[in-house]
Amino acid sequence: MLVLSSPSGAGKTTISRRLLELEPQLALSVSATTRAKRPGETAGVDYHFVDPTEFNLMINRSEFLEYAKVFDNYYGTPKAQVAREIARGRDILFDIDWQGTQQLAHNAREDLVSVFVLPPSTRELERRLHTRAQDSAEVVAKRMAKAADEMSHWAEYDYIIVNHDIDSSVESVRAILRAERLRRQRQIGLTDFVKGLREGQ
Ligand SMILES: Nc1nc2c(ncn2[C@@H]2O[C@H](COP(=O)(O)OP(=O)(O)O)[C@@H](O)[C@H]2O)c(=O)[nH]1
Ligand SMILES: Nc1ncnc2c1ncn2[C@@H]1O[C@H](COP(=O)(O)OP(=O)(O)O)[C@@H](O)[C@H]1O
Repeated sequence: MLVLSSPSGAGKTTISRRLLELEPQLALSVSATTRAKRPGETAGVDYHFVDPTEFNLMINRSEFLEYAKVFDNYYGTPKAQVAREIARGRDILFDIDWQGTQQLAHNAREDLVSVFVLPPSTRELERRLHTRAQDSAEVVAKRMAKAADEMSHWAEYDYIIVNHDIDSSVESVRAILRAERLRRQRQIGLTDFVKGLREGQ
């Protein structure tokens, strides 16, 4: 389970989309949210857009692996898709905030790799939020005001990437993914493989 978090506008969605194109063994966990769809977003691909009543029903039916309130909306990770991807042997990418990351770490620390994406500067963060041009001035101001709060959680993450250049940030996440896949405990069947080698096979 690979988690990418960042203050809004630092670039995690852009990094995630590129990663998914380049890494066929990686699947995105599609969250449910009560926030409105942005231009360019597709329902069921970027998010499952649901109303607050439906979100509450999902909570009551225990359908979430984790959920949290971020800004003025609710966001949650549906369990079913994650279970399906794990059963297929794929890795899963989560674009979730620090609250969700803490909940996943609490339940499955060994299976979790977390990456926090920082902007190169506050000015650049604000510029990116404006150039994305998909939120109202009021929403941008709210997201800027929350950025310092969100960034205070950087030290809870395994890896930190300062997103200067998009290509090198994507390559950095790919390097993390590659190294983490090589970890001894993640290589299934290794004990038998080495046993065979020692027996001369
Ligand atoms: N805990 C949690 N956070 C989520 C989930 N989905 C999205 N988020 C976070 O909610 C925040 C707002 O997301 P969004 O409205 O798409 O704006 P963005 O940060 O500009 O991409 C981001 O920090 C996301 O990482 C989820 O399922 N659970
Ligand atoms: N390294 C980068 N350099 C310049 N612009 C970037 C970079 N990474 C992302 N952006 C731009 O910044 C804006 C916010 O990025 P986005 O991926 O939506 O952020 P987040 O998902 O963290 O809120 C988008 O317009 C995106 O194209």
